Amino acid sequence: RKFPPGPTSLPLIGNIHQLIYYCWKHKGVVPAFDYFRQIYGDVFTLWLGPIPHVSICDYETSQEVFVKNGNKYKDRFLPPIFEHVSGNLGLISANGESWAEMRRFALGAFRTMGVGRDLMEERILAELDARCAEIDADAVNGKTTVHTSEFFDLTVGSVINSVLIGKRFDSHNKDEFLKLKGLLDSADEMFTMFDLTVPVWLLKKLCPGRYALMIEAQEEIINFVSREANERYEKVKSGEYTINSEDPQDFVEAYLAKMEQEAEKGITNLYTMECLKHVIGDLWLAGQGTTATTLVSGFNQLVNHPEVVRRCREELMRLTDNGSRPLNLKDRAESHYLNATIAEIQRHASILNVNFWRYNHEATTVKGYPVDSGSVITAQLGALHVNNDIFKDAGKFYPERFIEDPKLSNQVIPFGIGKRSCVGENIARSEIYLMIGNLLLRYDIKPHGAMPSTEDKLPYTAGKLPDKTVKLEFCKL
Ligand code: HEM
Repeated sequence: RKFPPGPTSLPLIGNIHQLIYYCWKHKGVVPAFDYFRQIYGDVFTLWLGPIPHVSICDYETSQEVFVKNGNKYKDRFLPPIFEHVSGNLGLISANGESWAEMRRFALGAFRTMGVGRDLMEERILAELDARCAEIDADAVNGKTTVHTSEFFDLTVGSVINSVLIGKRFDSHNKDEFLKLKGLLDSADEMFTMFDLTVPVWLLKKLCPGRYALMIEAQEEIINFVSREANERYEKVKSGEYTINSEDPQDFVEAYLAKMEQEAEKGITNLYTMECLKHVIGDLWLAGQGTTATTLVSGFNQLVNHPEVVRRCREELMRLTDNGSRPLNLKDRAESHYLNATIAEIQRHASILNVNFWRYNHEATTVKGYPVDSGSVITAQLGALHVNNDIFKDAGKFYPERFIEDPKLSNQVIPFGIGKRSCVGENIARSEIYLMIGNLLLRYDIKPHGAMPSTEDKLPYTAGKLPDKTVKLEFCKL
């Protein structure tokens, strides 16, 4: 009676058995959540063991809870396996003063570095030019077969790596990147809803192999990005490198400048090298796979819908004077059909099957239902994006829905909502817009072999995975 409705729970296990059953019956976590929504309404409760989990599956209620009352929901329920590695430092798996300060700093540093403006656009377009030059060099009769997942992993990985530590991936360091990426993908593929909650000691005891892989993947990435940061720090100390605090070249430089300023004021507890290691590790982890997955999923959709590509290209040609210049961020105001297509791509790609949970510290009311303290709550983005009451015929890939109702795109919230929403939203939006738009302007893109599937390959895990085996043929226009 102290929570929104949900299936009747059993002592100790709560609703775990029903969750497993409905995931199996409806073939995935998101369809199971959607089933519970249809039975119990847009806000429902599932008990996972002793903890009540409240899911919100509509935009208005998510806005009311996480934006209007945002300050109450700043604390993330930290998945034990992540907290074990982070030690409450960084951005994803941290709460409290250090998290708040690092979030403020990261958003400020991105602004200084030109995110959402020309400077970021230049970085992305330069990276895309370099990758397209490789495609063109490999062309036979104007056609190149591209493994899209590898292409977007590298392109997006290079952008984020250059924003963070000033280096892109080229033929010299590409193999190291692909090895790390392979490790991460294996960890992601096994990560389920239960790994988000199970205590580390239990995981270690019951599944030592699983535990080792998850830890190893996180640590390898953190060590990889922090190696460069440490080298820079040593150079600054020895006078070999001078920090430019007015115009930092990358995130590490901005951080080291701030660390110096704080130290001058005698404050040394927040900006430390240990903290930097976790902040850039999190930005890398959160920024690479998410954006690349969205792009892979997007191109799988586009080749399945040539009519959408035709309409996008018509618009792009008109805006860029028949492709005589690249598409840039200023064009967003006029590219209505491309914007609608990207909203539809992100709604379908909606990368998290299960969103991160936030603590509900005090008793409150959500959509008229009481929600007691001690529970966890989230905007269940995956389920929200397949809500047929909001998106008619939600399973269909239909960008026109956003042209017919321009306000509908506000209800697509792949980056989350409120105080813990995505820090990299502006970077990701710029990447997705510039990469999809400019690739469609440059190439006619067709499947190499069978038409790619647009189904989620891992519907029972915490994150989505599009078909990453796909190869596409890029023919220069
Ligand atoms: C299409 C690409 C992306 C999608 C769909 C995405 C989505 C998300 C979502 C759903 C969350 C969690 C929100 C919540 O807890 O309610 C999140 C958090 C986060 N994202 Fe992203 N993201 C993307 C790209 C990026 C990029 C490019 C970066 C970094 C440059 C980034 C950095 C982060 C960080 C650091 C957090 C944790 C924020 C915090 O807890 O304060 N993301 N993202």
